[in-house]
Amino acid sequence: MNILVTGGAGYIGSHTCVALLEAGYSVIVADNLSNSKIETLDKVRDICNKDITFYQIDVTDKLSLDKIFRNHKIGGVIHFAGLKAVAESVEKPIDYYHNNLVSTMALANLCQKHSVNRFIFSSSATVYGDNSVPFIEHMGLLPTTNPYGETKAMSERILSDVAKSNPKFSVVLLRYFNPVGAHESGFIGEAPKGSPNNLMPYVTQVAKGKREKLKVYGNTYPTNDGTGVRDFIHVQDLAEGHVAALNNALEGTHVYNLGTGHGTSVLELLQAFEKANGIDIPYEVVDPRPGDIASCYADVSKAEDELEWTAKRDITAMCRDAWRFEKNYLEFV
Ligand SMILES: NC(=O)c1ccc[n+]([C@@H]2O[C@H](COP(=O)([O-])OP(=O)(O)OC[C@H]3O[C@@H](n4cnc5c(N)ncnc54)[C@H](O)[C@@H]3O)[C@@H](O)[C@H]2O)c1
Ligand SMILES: O=c1ccn([C@@H]2O[C@H](COP(=O)(O)OP(=O)(O)O[C@H]3O[C@H](CO)[C@H](O)[C@H](O)[C@H]3O)[C@@H](O)[C@H]2O)c(=O)[nH]1
Repeated sequence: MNILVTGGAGYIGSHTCVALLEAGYSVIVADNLSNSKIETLDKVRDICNKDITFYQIDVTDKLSLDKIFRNHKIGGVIHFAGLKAVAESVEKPIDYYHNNLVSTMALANLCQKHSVNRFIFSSSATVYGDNSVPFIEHMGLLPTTNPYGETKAMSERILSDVAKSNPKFSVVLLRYFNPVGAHESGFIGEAPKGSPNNLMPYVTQVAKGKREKLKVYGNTYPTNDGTGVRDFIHVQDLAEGHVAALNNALEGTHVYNLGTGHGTSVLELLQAFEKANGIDIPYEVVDPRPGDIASCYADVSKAEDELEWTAKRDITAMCRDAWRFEKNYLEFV
């Protein structure tokens, strides 16, 4: 079965392409390469020793997208393509609403037109806002603090409404917690442009000597050591969650948390990284980052029960694999 993967050259998308190919699916990637490189797809081909069909298109461009649906019999869509930098979304809200919403609507519309009934969407734990932990799927969603988060909440509602209008349509909304790490081969991983916004790529760049030290954003949160707590999940586990979602997609809208169910603080992650890789990471504590919450981790029982999926890789594997990728395969700039 052909799966259309939008944003398949990106961080999570490329790992999901590997998981799909390994599970026997054929993969068609649509990506405009705005935040990724075409070479990543060659690495995916090398890891799996299988081919991928690639279209360099913008998924807000419905005409180009329609050609893909006409050229191939598509069995399902996994929609990763989107802009994801929280701070940038505050500066450029229109870009974020346009890119992330128009793409979702164009794809959903073409799915209806071409009778493609499986749609998996990359949502985020950010839709829970500052709820009490652990976050569980049936919680009422709280407003997010930025346009990026709003595009995720709005996309969830748009897709749920499409599923209500078409009883054959299956929508799976996957709420990711904090994806980190890289493929164990070291061939693909997270390669942010410019200074990383997220914790793990910043840590690996400090380890490499690209950055002087980590800034830890606040140590007075109501957590075990005062630093922020997150549910870090290995990107390969996350990728496998998409295959499980595809295999188990039922009609209607279904929401799942993809996390490990465990919270790890910023300092605990640093210590785990130092231990796993034998490298000291200098850091200083600075003011909290605006918009950050103290704790964010998942209740994962629904995904475990209904998708028969569970995250298998621990924090040591996440740190080891993230470093292997940074050390071996990224340019020193
Ligand atoms: N990484 C995270 O921490 C995280 C957490 C929660 C949700 N998500 C969501 O998961 C998805 C994938 O995230 P990622 O970390 O792999 O990001 P990424 O930037 O590495 O990948 C996104 C890919 O989409 C492409 N893209 C962006 N806009 C496009 C457009 N209009 N047309 C075609 N291609 C386009 C980019 O070139 C890139 O290859 C995003 O929707 C993101 O919001 C990510
Ligand atoms: O240089 C840094 C970067 C981060 N942090 C801290 O590390 C933790 C994790 O921060 P990230 O930026 O890695 O991740 P966030 O939890 O802030 O956000 C991520 O997960 C969210 C869902 O939980 C959204 O999906 C969002 O888009 C995605 O970037 C936070 O406590 C943050 O304050 C630092 O101390 N220093």
